Amino acid sequence: MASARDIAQRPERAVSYSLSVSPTATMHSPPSSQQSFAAGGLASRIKPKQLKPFITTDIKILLLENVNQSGRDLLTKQGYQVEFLKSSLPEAELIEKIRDVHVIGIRSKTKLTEKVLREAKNLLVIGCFCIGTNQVDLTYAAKNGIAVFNSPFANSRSVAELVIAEIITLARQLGDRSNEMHRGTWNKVSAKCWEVRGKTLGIVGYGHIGSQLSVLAEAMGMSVVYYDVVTLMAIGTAKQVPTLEALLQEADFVTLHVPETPETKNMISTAQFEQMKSGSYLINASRGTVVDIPALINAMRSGKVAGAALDVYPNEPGGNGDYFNSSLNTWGDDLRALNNLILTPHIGGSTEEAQRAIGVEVAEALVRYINQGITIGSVNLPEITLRSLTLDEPDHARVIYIHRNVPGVLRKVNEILADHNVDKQISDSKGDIAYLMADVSDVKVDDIKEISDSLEALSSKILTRVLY
Ligand SMILES: NC(=O)C1=CN([C@@H]2O[C@H](COP(=O)(O)OP(=O)(O)OC[C@H]3O[C@@H](n4cnc5c(N)ncnc54)[C@H](O)[C@@H]3O)[C@@H](O)[C@H]2O)C=CC1
Ligand SMILES: O=C(O)C(=O)COP(=O)(O)O
Repeated sequence: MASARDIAQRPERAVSYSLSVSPTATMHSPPSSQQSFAAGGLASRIKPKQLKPFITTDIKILLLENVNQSGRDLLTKQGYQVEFLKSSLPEAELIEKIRDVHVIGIRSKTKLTEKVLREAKNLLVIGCFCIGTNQVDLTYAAKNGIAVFNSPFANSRSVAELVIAEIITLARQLGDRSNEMHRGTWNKVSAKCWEVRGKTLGIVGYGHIGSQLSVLAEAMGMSVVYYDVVTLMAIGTAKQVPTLEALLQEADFVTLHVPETPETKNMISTAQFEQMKSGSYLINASRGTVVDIPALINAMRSGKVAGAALDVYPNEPGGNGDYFNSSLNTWGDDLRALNNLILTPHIGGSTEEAQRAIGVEVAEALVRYINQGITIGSVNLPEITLRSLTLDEPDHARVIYIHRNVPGVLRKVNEILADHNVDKQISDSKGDIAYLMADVSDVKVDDIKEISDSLEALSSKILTRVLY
């Protein structure tokens, strides 16, 4: 069976395949979520047409890492073939599986490197059912016309709440007391146990999670300082400080909410622990690479750091089981031996609310992209939308042309479209990649084939799709 990307790249197959169905035969009303993308008030009166360059049952989707049922249901309802796995896959198995699919849905564990993506010959789009997209080679994906979507803030609140819980848990040594009681030991102590009221929380990275946390921390009577590479509006009475060092010197609790980038790798290491207040606490629910763990172990052994909570690690297992051992991370035993250290298995965003919302948000973005070519919310392609074609427009086609951002392309594309009536057209670029969408009317199947062939022949081409 021809894949969508095959179809897109080899128009002769696309069109002969499309001939087996009438372009209008596949029309039906899309889910209500898509209607909001139709122009304003028109949406309520005019039924948008669902565009499909293929029979939806040909679309193959692989969902890894236990993507929420809400997302699975939405994709299945579209008629796509959805394969679901609870865990991530080792690289070799991933490569085997990814060859065959048009869409892959992942969370934070699946590494979609250039090596893996090179094998993904049919892949149109990647859905990251999480916030972070550091696990995907976004540049390689864009250069090959593969869109990437994520859910930028649906689990932010869950992370912020977890951090609040950890601040109090560390201040009161609750983890240790609970562990002792589980072992039958009654150890009633108040030494070095504190209220959080009046203490200073230092937030590194004042984005969605950091700023949400700021509000919650102030409600508990904490003072908030934050450090960010961008100058950002302070919420409440929080105060931005100019350097990481200034934050580390002032904060009783330091919490990290930066993305994984080359700049944030080992952002907290020996020098930073030295700058922290004696007896302060560290929380990391961002990415495992942000903290130099052997340096943390030393800082905790010396008493400089009185407690820490880690939700993320440089190496994390692909699924649940007895995998958090020293063969995964060499310092594992040293870490586990420390007191007042909370270790959680990357559960910051793992709540029913967050996962349900992420499932819907990312699945809807995938459906919009597959069926209509809309890239709103994409993290690696220009964000493009056009008001939907409607059921009143039988001989319309939507042309999508992803191309290298070089001079002269628009002139050539418009020459190709010149013999047809272009109802509306939009184009935008992001770095080296540009995305063009045009709705053309009065086109028959032969016209569509001709347009598609001509676009395919342009040297700037990355990917052509024609939806109708
Ligand atoms: N533990 C978990 O389950 C979860 C972890 N995360 C992690 O948390 C990270 C942050 O999430 P959001 O707040 O949604 O991201 P965001 O993008 O809204 O905020 C990140 C902030 O960090 C700042 N920043 C970037 N580089 C910096 C640097 N070198 N120094 C100082 N500030 C810097 C940015 O300017 C931005 O304000 C995500 O990238 C993800 O890796 C996100 C969700 C769940
Ligand atoms: O949203 C994120 O970036 C997270 O770190 C959460 O990842 P997860 O969906 O739990 O694999």
